[in-house]
Amino acid sequence: HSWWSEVQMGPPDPILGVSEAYKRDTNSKKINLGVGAYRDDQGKPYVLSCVRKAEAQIAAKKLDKEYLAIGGLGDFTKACAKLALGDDNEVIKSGRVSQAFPGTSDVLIPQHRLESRFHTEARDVYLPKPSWGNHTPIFKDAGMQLKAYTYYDPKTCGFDFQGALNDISKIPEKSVIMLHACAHNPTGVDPRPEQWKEIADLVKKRNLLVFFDMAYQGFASGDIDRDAWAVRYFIEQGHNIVLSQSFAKNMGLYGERVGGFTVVCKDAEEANRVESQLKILIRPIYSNPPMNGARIAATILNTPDLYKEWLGEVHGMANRIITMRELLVANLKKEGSTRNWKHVIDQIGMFCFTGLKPEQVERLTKEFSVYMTKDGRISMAGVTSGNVGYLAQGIHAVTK
Ligand SMILES: Cc1ncc(COP(=O)(O)O)c(CN[C@](O)(C(=O)O)[C@@H](O)C(=O)O)c1O
Repeated sequence: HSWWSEVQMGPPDPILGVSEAYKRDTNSKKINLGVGAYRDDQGKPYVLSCVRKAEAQIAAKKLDKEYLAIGGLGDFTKACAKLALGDDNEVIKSGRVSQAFPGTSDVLIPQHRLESRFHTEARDVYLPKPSWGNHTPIFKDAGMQLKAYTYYDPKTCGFDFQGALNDISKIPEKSVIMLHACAHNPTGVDPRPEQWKEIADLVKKRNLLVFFDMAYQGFASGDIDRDAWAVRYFIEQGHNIVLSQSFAKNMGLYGERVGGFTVVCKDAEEANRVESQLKILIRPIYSNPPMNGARIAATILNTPDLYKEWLGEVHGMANRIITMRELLVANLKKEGSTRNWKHVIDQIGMFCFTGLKPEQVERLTKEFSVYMTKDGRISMAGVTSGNVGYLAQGIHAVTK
C-alpha cells in the first residue's frame, strides 16, 4: 500500500508556474513577463558588478561556514535597518528595533506567528485588493484571518484613494494592515506622499498594527531614500511598524534568499523581549538564515565604494524599466491602438497592471506566446527594446 495515495496533484504556482509554461514553449518569439525578476536589454538575468566585487572580497577572506546566529548576521541586519530607516534614525539609535533576517518570503512566517502568538487582540490581517499572491497563503498558514481593503481602481488602472480610506476607516482596532512600501505588487500603483499622510493619520486613529513589505527599495524610483519615504514617514508619525525587506530585486540576489525583518518597539527593553521570542519562533522554522547572500549584502552596504556603485546600478535598473514603459506605449500608438495606456507610464516598479482581462491574457499567450499572470500583470523587466514591438503588436491585437 502507499502512504500517500490520498495526495492530490496541486496546481502550479500562479506566478512561478508561468515561467514553467514559458520554458516549455518552442516559439522563438516567446516572451516571459511572469515572475518579477530583472533582465537586461538582452533579456538576460543581471548580476550586479558590485555583487561580483563583494563576492571576490568575501572569498579572499576565506571565512568559515559556521551557523549564523538565529537572528542572522549582525553586520547585515543593522545595515539593512539603516538603509530602510535612514542613517541617523532615532529609532535605531535608541535600540528600539528587534531584528531577524531570512529570505524575505520566509521572514513573513515568524512575523505572523509572532502576531498570532503575541498580538492576540486581533487575528485579522487586511491586505490591499489586490496584493502579492503569496501574501495570502503565508498569512493563512500562520493562522491569521485574511481580509482586504480597497486599493486598485480598475476604471483608471490607478489608486482608489477614497475607496481605501473608506475601507480603512472600518477596519477593527488592533487589526494588522499590510502596506506595500513602494512599487505595489501586482498593480505598480503607489499612493502619492500627500495620500500616504492621510493614510497614516487614519491608521493611527484606527489604532492598527502596520506591516510594511518593502521588496523594491531603490528599484521603484531609482532612489533609495525616495522609495523608503512612506516607511520613514510612518515611523516619524509614531507608528511602531513591522517591516520586511527583500534584496532579491534591488541587489539581484534572488536565489540567495536575502531579506531583513524589523520590529519597531516602544523601547530597547521591549525590543529585547520581542527579539528573544522571534528567535524561539525562527528556530523550528528555518533554524538560522543562509549566510552567503547576507555577507554579500552586508559587504555592499558597509563598503562605501561598493555602496556607491550599487546606488548607480539600482538606479540603472529602475531607469531601464521606466524606458520600457515609455517604449511600450509609443509602440502601442504606432500599432494604431486608440486606448488610453497612460497607466503603463504612471505605474512604478517591476510590474505593470495592464488592465487586460483573463481572456485577453489567454489569447496573448496562445497566439503570441507572451507569458504573464492571469490578472493582466506584466513584469516590465521582461520587456526589451528587441521584443517591445512584438509585445505591442500582441497587446494591440487582443485589445482592439
Ligand atoms: C511585495 C513582495 N514581497 C516579497 C516578495 C518576495 O521576494 P523574495 O522572496 O524573493 O525576497 C516579492 C517578490 N514577488 C515576485 O517578484 C513576483 O511577484 O513575481 C516573485 O519574486 C515571487 O516570488 O512571486 C514581492 O513582490
